[in-house]
Amino acid sequence: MSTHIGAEPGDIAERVLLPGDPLRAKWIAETYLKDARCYSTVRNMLGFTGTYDGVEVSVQGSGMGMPSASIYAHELINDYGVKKLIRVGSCGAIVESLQLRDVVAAIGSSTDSNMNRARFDGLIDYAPVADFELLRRSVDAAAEKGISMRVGPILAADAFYTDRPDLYDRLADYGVLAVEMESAALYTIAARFGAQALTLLTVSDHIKTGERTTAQEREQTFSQMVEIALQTIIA
Ligand SMILES: O=P(O)(O)O[C@H]1O[C@H](CO)[C@@H](O)[C@H]1O
Ligand SMILES: O=c1cc[nH]c(=O)[nH]1
Repeated sequence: MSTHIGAEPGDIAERVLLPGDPLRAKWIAETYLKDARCYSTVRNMLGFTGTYDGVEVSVQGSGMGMPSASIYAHELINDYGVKKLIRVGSCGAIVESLQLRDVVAAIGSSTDSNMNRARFDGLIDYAPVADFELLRRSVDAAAEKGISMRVGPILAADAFYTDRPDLYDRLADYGVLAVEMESAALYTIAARFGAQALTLLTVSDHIKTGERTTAQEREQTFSQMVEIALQTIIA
């Protein structure tokens, strides 16, 4: 096993969906994968492998925040040979034009995290971006399924709770659609180690209107996003 994933080499597919919530991983595996088996329960950060439309796919919880997600992305790519990673997460909308439950594909990810600043000695503002091929396929998959999906930039924030909501408004002025907590690290690590990565999100709460979904809904009902992600990752 790797340091944080209790799987043997070969237990994990080259194509992995990455929800932050390990119970969303369980729901995805039980709902969408054939012959799903759990390969890791380390720290209750559940991981499953099965098949979707005849193609082997894994789904691995990645936790909340960039330090946690970075560990899983790093080990999946470097210890298990994972080639394609699609995060299937929740996000807070920061623009009025998004509604609760809308699906967003993150073309690029601004961040307030210090992780990339440290990576480049504070000298470069590295721009973490989605893999173009996965992004294009996700757009095709959404269109084939008749699901409306917004493509645009997002913010990957270190903190869920902020004292500076004014900065969300400023980002919205620059076209940023929503905030979550992992995409910048996922895109950076995938680029660093030659894997393909994409972040798909469902709007779980609206920062402008205060509307929000329940924990049960965030765990078990974001099916449109998951179906786009599965169709994209097997393509
Ligand atoms: O629903 P997940 O995938 O965990 O994503 C979002 O939800 C968590 C915060 O509630 C953060 O991890 C954020 O990125
Ligand atoms: O990171 C997140 C996820 C959902 N909603 C938020 O406001 N932030």
